[in-house]
Amino acid sequence: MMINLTDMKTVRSILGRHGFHFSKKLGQNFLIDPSVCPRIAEEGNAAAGYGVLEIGPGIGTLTQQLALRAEKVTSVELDQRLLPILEETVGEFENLHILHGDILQFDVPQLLEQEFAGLHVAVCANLPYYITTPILMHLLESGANIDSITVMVQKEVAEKLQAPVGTRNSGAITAAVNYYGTVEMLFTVPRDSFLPPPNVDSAVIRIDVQKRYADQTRDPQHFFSMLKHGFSQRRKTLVNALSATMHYEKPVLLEALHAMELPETVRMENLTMEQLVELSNRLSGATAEKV
Ligand SMILES: C[S@@+](CC[C@H](N)C(=O)[O-])C[C@H]1O[C@@H](n2cnc3c(N)ncnc32)[C@H](O)[C@@H]1O
Repeated sequence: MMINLTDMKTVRSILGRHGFHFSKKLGQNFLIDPSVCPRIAEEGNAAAGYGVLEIGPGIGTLTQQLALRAEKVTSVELDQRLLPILEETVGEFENLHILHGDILQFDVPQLLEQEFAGLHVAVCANLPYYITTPILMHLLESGANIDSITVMVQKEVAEKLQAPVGTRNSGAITAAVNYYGTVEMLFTVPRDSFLPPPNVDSAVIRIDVQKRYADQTRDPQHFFSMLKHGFSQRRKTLVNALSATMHYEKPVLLEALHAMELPETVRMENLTMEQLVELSNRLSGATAEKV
């Protein structure tokens, strides 16, 4: 019989028997709300024909719900102390493979090929918040064939990710993620859904991966470099920010803005996705980048 990992008494007893103490450093806040994990699994494409990559299974609460629905689940956990606990809580699932390691050190396309050949692939996770952006970029930049990424993140990060590019709330990460897909905020999750409760609110988002701007971008490396530099000085005008950080001559930048019928005072955060791609195409074609 499946262990009820949303029952506080059961969870405390398992953790106590293994002498487990939560690591704040590893972002360990485990889900104990029975309604949340089934919802993530369902919204996250955990279904027949799908291989699901889970990042950070913890004690296996979401893992159970994924393994009940998906063809195969592979979960990567960094904290070695959780491996014997996972053996006890989810060891019975024959379609589950637990790997020990840091997700950022894995070659994602190779991992997916090895684990999920012939299956559609989805990523589902309650992410460790201290590395939300590196994990999302690691998955997306890898070019791996992933249909969707459904993850719990800090609520502020979810709001930033789903803000339309070109509005005040958006940032470099918004544009970077939109480059690869569309972002939808699915639902919010209160602090008391976790053990221990984090000191921030959370939300589940889904990124449907489409690589929609990849074909239109002349030099993706330039595009991402421009995002990084332009948004690092977002209070400055785009001309001042990019001349200071990427060492473009101001007339080159002004010429691009005039050609795009944009005001000289425009800031990076004012540009839409299409305008960011066009600007990068014009600059990467017009002149050599020195940084
Ligand atoms: C927020 S907890 C989620 C646990 C579980 N999925 C749940 O929802 O209850 C994040 C998990 O990610 C693990 N973790 C932290 N950094 C990691 C990394 N770089 N690679 C893989 N797992 C990591 C932590 O040890 C922890 O188990």
